This record gives sequence, structure tokens and C-alpha cells, in this order.
Amino acid sequence: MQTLTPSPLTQAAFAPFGDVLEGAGTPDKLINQGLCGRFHDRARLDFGPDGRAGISIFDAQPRALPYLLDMVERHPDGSQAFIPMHEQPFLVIVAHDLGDAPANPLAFITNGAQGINFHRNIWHGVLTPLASPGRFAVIDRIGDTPNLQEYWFTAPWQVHHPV
Ligand SMILES: NC(=O)N[C@@H](O)C(=O)O
Ligand code: NI
Repeated sequence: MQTLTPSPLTQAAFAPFGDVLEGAGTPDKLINQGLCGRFHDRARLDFGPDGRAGISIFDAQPRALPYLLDMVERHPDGSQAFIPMHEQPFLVIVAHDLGDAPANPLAFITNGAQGINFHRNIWHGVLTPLASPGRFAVIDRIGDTPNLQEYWFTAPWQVHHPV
């Protein structure tokens, strides 16, 4: 079976696929009488001409490593952000699009204080918490289209523990 070893999530490595959301380092601005740092406008949200932004709460079952990756999906009509409502790391899977199928998947593990925003039409694994609670705020497109395309790998991947 093909194997994947997750890397720590960084904005640079994730940039071709989306945005990493974290309040690390110096804030872009101080607000609220200097008592709050604002890390301003850190995601490229996209809901298309006929959709609107929605915030949902996902309560996902935690998974364990090694994890069997047998499917990726994408949302052709909009972006999708996963914001953890906890401080637990979660697994992030993305894959390149070779026209007719996803390929060369990559695995990342967040540091517990990061969220992510997949850009429109990016192949990704479903929300994959690694600990309980698997509770996330999800910002994505609300609209009339299915906005979901799944791809089941004929040969699944096994995602191992990070080295
Ligand atoms: N289907 C759904 O709402 N969630 C997935 O898109 C996912 O990425 O987990
Ligand atoms: Ni999704």
C-alpha cells in the first residue's frame, strides 16, 4: 500500500491549496484599546456568484493514525474553512489536480492552534480530527448546487505517524 507521512502544516507548503489561519507572531493591528491583536483578512473566501457564506458546526469522529485515505473530495463552487473549536491537532490532506483525477496527495498535521481554508476546487480529505472533541466551525458555501465531487482512490493510501 502507498504511504504518506504527514509534515507540520506551514503557510508556505499549503499555499498552492489554501490558507493557514493562525494568530502567530505580530498581529497586523492592535484593536480594542490595545487589548486584542487582529490578524487581519487571512483567507481568500469564495462562494461564487450564486452562493452565500455559511457557518456550520461539524462534530466529527476522531480518527487514529495510521489512517486509511481512500477518498478525496472538492467543492467546485466555493472555498471551505475548518476552524477548530479546541486546541487539538488535526490531519489535513490535499492532492494535486491532474485534470481528470487527483494525484500526489500530501498530508499535514496542524499544531493545535491552526485552522485552514481550502480554496475553491482543491482536492482534500474530509475533516479529520485526531482527538476528541472533533468540533469545528466550518465556513463554506451555502447554495442550491451539490458543490461536492468525490474521488475514490483505486489504491488507497496509508497515512503514518509523523516522523
Ligand atoms: N461534505 C461536507 O460538508 N464536508 C466535507 O466537505 C469535508 O471536507 O469534510
Ligand atoms: Ni470539503
